[in-house]
Amino acid sequence: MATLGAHKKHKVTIVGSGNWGSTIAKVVGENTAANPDLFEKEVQMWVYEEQVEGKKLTELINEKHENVKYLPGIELPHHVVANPSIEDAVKGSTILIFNLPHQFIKGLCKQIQGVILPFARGISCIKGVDVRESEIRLFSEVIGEQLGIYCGALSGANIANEVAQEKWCETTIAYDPPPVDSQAPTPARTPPNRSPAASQLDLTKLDQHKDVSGKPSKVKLTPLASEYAAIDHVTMKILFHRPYFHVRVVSDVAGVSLSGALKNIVALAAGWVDGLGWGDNAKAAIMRVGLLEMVEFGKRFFGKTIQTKTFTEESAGVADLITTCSGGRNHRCAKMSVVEGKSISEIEDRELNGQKLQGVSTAEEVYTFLRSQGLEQDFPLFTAVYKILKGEEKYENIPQLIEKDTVSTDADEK
Ligand SMILES: NC(=O)c1ccc[n+]([C@@H]2O[C@H](COP(=O)([O-])OP(=O)(O)OC[C@H]3O[C@@H](n4cnc5c(N)ncnc54)[C@H](O)[C@@H]3O)[C@@H](O)[C@H]2O)c1
Ligand SMILES: O=P(O)(O)OC[C@H](O)CO
Repeated sequence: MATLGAHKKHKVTIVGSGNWGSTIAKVVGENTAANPDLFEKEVQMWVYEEQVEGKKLTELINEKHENVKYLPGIELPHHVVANPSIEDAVKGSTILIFNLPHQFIKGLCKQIQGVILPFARGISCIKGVDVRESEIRLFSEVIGEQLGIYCGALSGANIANEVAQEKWCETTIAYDPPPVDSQAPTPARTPPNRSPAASQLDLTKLDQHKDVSGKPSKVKLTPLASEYAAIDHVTMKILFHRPYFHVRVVSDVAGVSLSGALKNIVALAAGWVDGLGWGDNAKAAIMRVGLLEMVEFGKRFFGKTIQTKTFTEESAGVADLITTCSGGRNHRCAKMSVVEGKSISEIEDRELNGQKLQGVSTAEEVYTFLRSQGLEQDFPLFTAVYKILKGEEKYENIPQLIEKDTVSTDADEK
């Protein structure tokens, strides 16, 4: 393996190759090529193998440098290599980027337990939550626990096709690993769009080492781990930031992960009111109530570490809510289901060519969790979405279902 001074280069693997997985492979592949001192140029992309037009999808991607099924019309960097073997794709990688529909992640992690480098770091681009009745976990936590590694999260107002076409947008990376006990010096690196002086300042500011529960902790690196430069906020920014994909790095992993998951529930309701032809004011009302429920859900169940400002100030929060309720797949399929009088799953099968909606399963999972806590009534929009999906309520009744109180009191306003 090639080295930078005393440091080996980081090897990057993308676990997943759908619409967003392939887009992130493009983004990351461009950056590994642009930063040869820090990263190996080749990026492995694990692909769930399937036949497309009589050929293996991996062969098509490697021949055409295009994911013809999930991201057609976009050229991928030629050093992004599609690999049908998950074990082979992750071998020796120091940075693992998880990017697949949330229902598949646990099975995948099982397959690579003990195969990955023990000191690898993960980033979850997955928008969803893992619910087992009364227990709810972020996918960054699921991945971290199953694989015994630290995992952060990336989420934002990022409709994949727009990012792939290099239309400018922002994203948020949440990354807050425990401190690393390493004697090895980290080579000076300048994050994109920053002067070296600014990067020094930011490094000091961002270098707060707490685990997800907020407790400071220390991790002892194996000798092998110390051969690599630290994977910190700057490394993350260099790996993901592009002129058309602007990255902000924060430490609120729960806020970033949760907002990405919960906005998909709100998008279904926004699609329904659009399908009913109720106009922009109605959709704005859905988004207002949705945002409040997202923040409340975060504070109630992930309160220790979550920051309200992640929902209101970051791309992962309000910006993603807005874009999803305008141009996302959940919104589009929900709207079509009203217009055509068909179920969302029928529309999904017909319209998405194998891509997967996340809002329907997330609505069911979140409702299951809320019911286990006896708190359905505190989240009327999330509950209404679930009941409408189950046929227990009608979308025409959304205004009544989400109306909590009509008169705000002085106490409410304080
Ligand atoms: N597409 C977007 O615009 C977008 C943007 C931001 C975030 N996201 C999030 O990114 C995550 C991944 O979404 P996506 O758009 O890349 O996927 P997608 O909707 O395109 O899903 C299809 C993917 O699932 C894979 N798949 C199908 N069956 C499988 C199985 N049994 N096991 C494993 N994989 C299987 C397919 O090979 C394909 O890669 C989701 O959580 C999504 O919410 C999507
Ligand atoms: O197409 P959706 O509804 O899965 O949303 C896509 C992205 O999450 C938008 O940021």
